[in-house]
Formats: sequence, structure tokens, C-alpha cells
Amino acid sequence: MQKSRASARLFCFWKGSIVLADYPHKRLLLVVNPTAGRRNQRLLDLTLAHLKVLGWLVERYETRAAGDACAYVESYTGTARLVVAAGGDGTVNEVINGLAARSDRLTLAIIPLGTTNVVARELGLPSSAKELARLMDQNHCQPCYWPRVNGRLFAFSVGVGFDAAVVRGVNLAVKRRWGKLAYGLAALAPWLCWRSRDYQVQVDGQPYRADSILVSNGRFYAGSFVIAERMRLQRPEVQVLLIQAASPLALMRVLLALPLGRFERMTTVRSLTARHLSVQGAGDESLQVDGDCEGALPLTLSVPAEPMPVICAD
Ligand SMILES: Nc1ncnc2c1ncn2[C@@H]1O[C@H](COP(=O)(O)OP(=O)(O)OP(=O)(O)O)[C@@H](O)[C@H]1O
Repeated sequence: MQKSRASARLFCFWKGSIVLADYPHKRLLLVVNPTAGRRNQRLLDLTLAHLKVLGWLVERYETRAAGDACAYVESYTGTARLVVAAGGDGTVNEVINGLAARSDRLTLAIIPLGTTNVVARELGLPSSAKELARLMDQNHCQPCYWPRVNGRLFAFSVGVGFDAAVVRGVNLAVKRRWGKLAYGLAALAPWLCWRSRDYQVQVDGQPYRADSILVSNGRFYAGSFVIAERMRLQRPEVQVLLIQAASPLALMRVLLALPLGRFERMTTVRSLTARHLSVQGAGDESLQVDGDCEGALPLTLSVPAEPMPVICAD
């Protein structure tokens, strides 16, 4: 024991200072999506620099393709107790799924590098690299619940109908160059040809119908829009928002309520708290899961009983 502690002793050099670190538990696995958020690269570099000063050893893994982060975290055999997802919400989603497939209980942290970073916003993570490193160093975590949709966990949002049609139409090259504007452009075509849908929904066993559905695991949607005022990642339930909008005009009214913070209070939006949800549609329609297009109807969702420790703000 004494020997392994001594062998883990490190000298870290940073900005001319020498810091003696003797913390064998300060090891983290960093999973980086190199295609996410080139604009936020500085946040990653500075957070790593601060962590090194605090005595952390970083094991770095760069993803090579979609699905890589999940597979790597699931099969990771190293000694790190903290797994840091550095990327956008898609990378966070993959790391969560990798962690949940393991039999041990590692802690999740996030360095937000993506376009919208909704999960980081939900956790109240600071934009300061020094603060982010401090929260990780102090193991400042809370238990968070990630619901399961069609067998996979999601972090903050699932959409059926208009929302899924928009995400399906996003041009990745435009998103990389222009960020959120890509979603506005992708919304035009599905909005103009919007018509009534008839999704059959069961919320905790009660039947409903809707033209579009949003499921929120926290407060925020598409960045900073508040769609579920009382929902938090720390609560073992989700907010189901059933939208009645059978024409482009009715849909426009609902969409305008988003930036005004009145979405949940619209008479055409029914907001329900739930642990179980199922949705069936007329056809094989796509789903939006954590900002990406993933899978298709029918949808079955439930909130697992076991939370995951996640680094969050004070
Ligand atoms: N090396 C890679 N090459 C291509 N795609 C990748 C790679 N690594 C991860 N991905 C996939 O890229 C998708 C988008 O990544 P991510 O969400 O992290 O970044 P983003 O799109 O820039 O951010 P945001 O989701 O906030 O808009 C994810 O679904 C992920 O599976």
C-alpha cells in the first residue's frame, strides 16, 4: 500500500510552478469527441491544466466515430473513479450509457464543448475552467436519474413529431459552421407542411392524444428555453409535454411561447409529471433523443430506480 502510494507520487510542472501531488485516487478518464465544439477547445485545455495542478492524472481517449464513447466507457478496465465527457450532449449521452452498462459506480463529469450543452446547463456548470476543475477535485456531485427510452438512457430530452422532424433535417456542415442557426433553417420545411398528427400516448397508464410530444428530464430545451419549470435531473421522473397544434399557425403560437418562457402555460400544451410513457404513431416515425435523431416509434420510456453520481455546481 505504502509502495503504491509512493509510486503514484508525481511532480506536475505548470507555468513554472512545481506542485507535489500524492493522490492515488486522483485519476480520471477523459473521453473527448474531437469533432465537437472547436470553439470551446480552450475550456478543455484550461480545465485539464487546472486539474493537473491539483494533482490529477488524466487518461485521455479520443473518439473516432459515433458509438465509440459508449463502447469504450463500458469496457474500460483502468482505475479511474471519475469519467469526464468532453463534447456536446451527444457525447454525454454516450458516456452515460457506457457508465450505466457497468457493474461499478463511477462518477460522471462534463466539460461542455458542444453547440447547446443542455446537460451542463441543467447541472449549473460554470464557464470558468478553474471552477470546473475545483468542482471535480472536490467531488461535488449529486445523484441524477437518466430515463430509459427504447432500451437506451437519455440525459435531457426526447421528442416526437415536429421536434424530431427538425432534428432529422439539420445539416451537420451548417451546424458546425453556424451553430444553432442550423436548427432554425431545418425547422422551415416541416413547419410549412405541418398537419394534424394522431399520436396515441399513455402517461403512467392514462390515455391521451397529441400532435407533438416533448419529454424533458430537466428544465431546459434547445439551450436556454425553459419548458418544464419544476423538473430537475435529480428527480426520479420526467415532464411530458403534449402539444395540440394541428396547423402551421397553431404550431407557430406554441413555438413563439418558447422564448417568452410561457410554453408550459399554453392552453394547447398539457404538462404532466410521469415515470412511465408509451407513444404509438400511424407510421414508422423518427425520434429526437438528446439533440440527435435516434430510433423510431413506438416509444417506451421509464425512469430507472438507480441514480448516477454526477459532478454539478455548488
Ligand atoms: N470522432 C467522431 N466522429 C464522428 N462523430 C462522432 C465522433 N465522436 C462522437 N461522434 C458523434 O457526434 C455526435 C455529436 O456530438 P456532440 O453532441 O458531442 O457534439 P455537437 O454536435 O457539437 O454538440 P451538441 O450536441 O451540443 O450540438 C454524437 O452523437 C456522437 O455520437
